[in-house]
Amino acid sequence: MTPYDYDLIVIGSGPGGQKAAIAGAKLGKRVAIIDKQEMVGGVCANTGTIPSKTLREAVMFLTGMSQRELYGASYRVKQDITINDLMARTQHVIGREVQVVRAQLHRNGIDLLNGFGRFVDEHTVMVDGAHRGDHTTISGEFIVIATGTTPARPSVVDFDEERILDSDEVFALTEIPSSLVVVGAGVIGIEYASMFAALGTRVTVVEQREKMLDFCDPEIVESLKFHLRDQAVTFRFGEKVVNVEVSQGGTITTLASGKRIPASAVMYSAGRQGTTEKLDLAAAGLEADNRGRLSVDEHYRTPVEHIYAVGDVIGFPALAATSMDQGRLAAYHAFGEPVHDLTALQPIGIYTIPEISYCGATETELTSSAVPYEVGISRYRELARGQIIGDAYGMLKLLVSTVDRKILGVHVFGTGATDLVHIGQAVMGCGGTVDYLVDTVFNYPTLSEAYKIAALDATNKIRALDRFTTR
Ligand SMILES: Cc1cc2nc3c(=O)[nH]c(=O)nc-3n(C[C@H](O)[C@H](O)[C@H](O)COP(=O)(O)OP(=O)(O)OC[C@H]3O[C@@H](n4cnc5c(N)ncnc54)[C@H](O)[C@@H]3O)c2cc1C
Ligand SMILES: NC(=O)c1ccc[n+]([C@@H]2O[C@H](COP(=O)([O-])OP(=O)(O)OC[C@H]3O[C@@H](n4cnc5c(N)ncnc54)[C@H](O)[C@@H]3O)[C@@H](O)[C@H]2O)c1
Repeated sequence: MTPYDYDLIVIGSGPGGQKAAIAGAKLGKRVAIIDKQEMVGGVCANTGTIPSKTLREAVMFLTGMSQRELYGASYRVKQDITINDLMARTQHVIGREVQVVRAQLHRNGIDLLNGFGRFVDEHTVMVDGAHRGDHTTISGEFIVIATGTTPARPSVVDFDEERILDSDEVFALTEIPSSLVVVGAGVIGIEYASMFAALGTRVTVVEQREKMLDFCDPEIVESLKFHLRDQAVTFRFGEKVVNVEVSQGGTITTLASGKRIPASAVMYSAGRQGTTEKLDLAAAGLEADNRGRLSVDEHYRTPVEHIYAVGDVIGFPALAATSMDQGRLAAYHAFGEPVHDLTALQPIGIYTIPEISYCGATETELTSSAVPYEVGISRYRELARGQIIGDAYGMLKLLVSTVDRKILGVHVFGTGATDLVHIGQAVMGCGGTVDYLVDTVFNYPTLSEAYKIAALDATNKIRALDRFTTR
């Protein structure tokens, strides 16, 4: 027994916090997890990943988007889609997800304390409940901070949750805006821009950088921009929003260049800030950087060694996918359980319409580090499954080493991209070569067959190169 109330206290119940708590409980430890009643499941379940992906699914289904290649441009499942149609599905899925989280915590014997945690000292956390004067103080041998992020809001802008929103407030919309300015072309901005464009909203995206999603394959980003422009999205790159006013009919967004954009609503998706401001970090001997983020070592330990931090609060890559594993690894490390580091091959999935996913290197990275490679491409329109589902634009691209024929990167655009990428990830993770994909029989007709076609394309190009060089 230790002198502490708990072996592990976790602050925040998003993906990172949940997995840290469950990993601790599986090791037989006494664990408490703290979050506000209405936020159990974190940003992920309540305002971020799950609601946005469910909204996307509702948009795809009700607009009939994915069926128009087959039934014509005017095909719709429902003519007048309302915000209630979209929100009904979203609320249902959020409710179910939160139940799953609660049940998992409960059956693992984890105490869920409803309230807001803050440090009293480096082993003690005060939980402020929903009501005034409702406080509990608990102590823990180890503490995991998994408090995530909140949208960054410029102080000069008057957010009113109605016409000027941040990306967490999309679900408070009372109607689908006829026009929308999206400030910031990061992942959140572009995902929502593509959903509203599919609903028929005239979207203008303003981004201060010259490019968007510059960590992705440039060819795929070009394809996405082409699709979005086709859905009446206007891009303003290299432009900065300096002011937003509410006018009688809606909003006016003013750019540094002097342009003024009228729209029914404005959504800010211009980055996020670590939720550490009210944690009283100083009482635990910790401090955050200017974006509210905490620094950690390779074991997710903060400079105060029994306090760990995981998930979005430690910054990049800030994904639900990676946060979960960070939480698990932090708890295992705290209790001396052997762990394997996360593999360097982390997938990226962007749920735009159409979706994007990749794993491994990009062409830009290989070129700048002078790694010779060949590209193999498969287009969905040449796959039987692509024809059957009516996806005429999808593509899968393999980057193959011309030295040892290993797969160096896989980039997918179109239906099922975020699932398909994992075949490439597995082959790369096992050190596989392009020949494995050439010699593998895939189910037919499937989208997975794209791997074989792309692998054949790459090997044909490599053979052509060999022919020229050996003659
Ligand atoms: C719109 C949107 C879409 C996204 N889509 C994807 C996606 O498709 N795929 C993907 O992998 N990732 C996606 N993400 C990112 C993903 O949601 C985050 O990476 C993930 O939620 C981070 O998990 P976390 O453990 O850091 O905690 P979070 O989910 O950020 O939750 C933190 C929790 O801590 C609580 N908290 C904060 N301070 C305290 C305190 N002092 N006391 C008690 N509790 C506190 C909060 O109430 C919150 O519940 C998306 C994010 C957004 C915003
Ligand atoms: N599918 C996914 O995996 C997924 C989906 C959504 C979010 N996320 C995660 O959430 C995190 C936050 O995403 P985000 O999109 O908010 O942040 P971000 O920081 O990636 O993007 C914000 C963008 O806004 C621009 N910007 C800032 N101020 C501006 C201004 N005044 N005018 C014009 N442009 C401006 C910035 O240049 C930047 O490109 C990401 O790190 C991402 O990992 C992941």
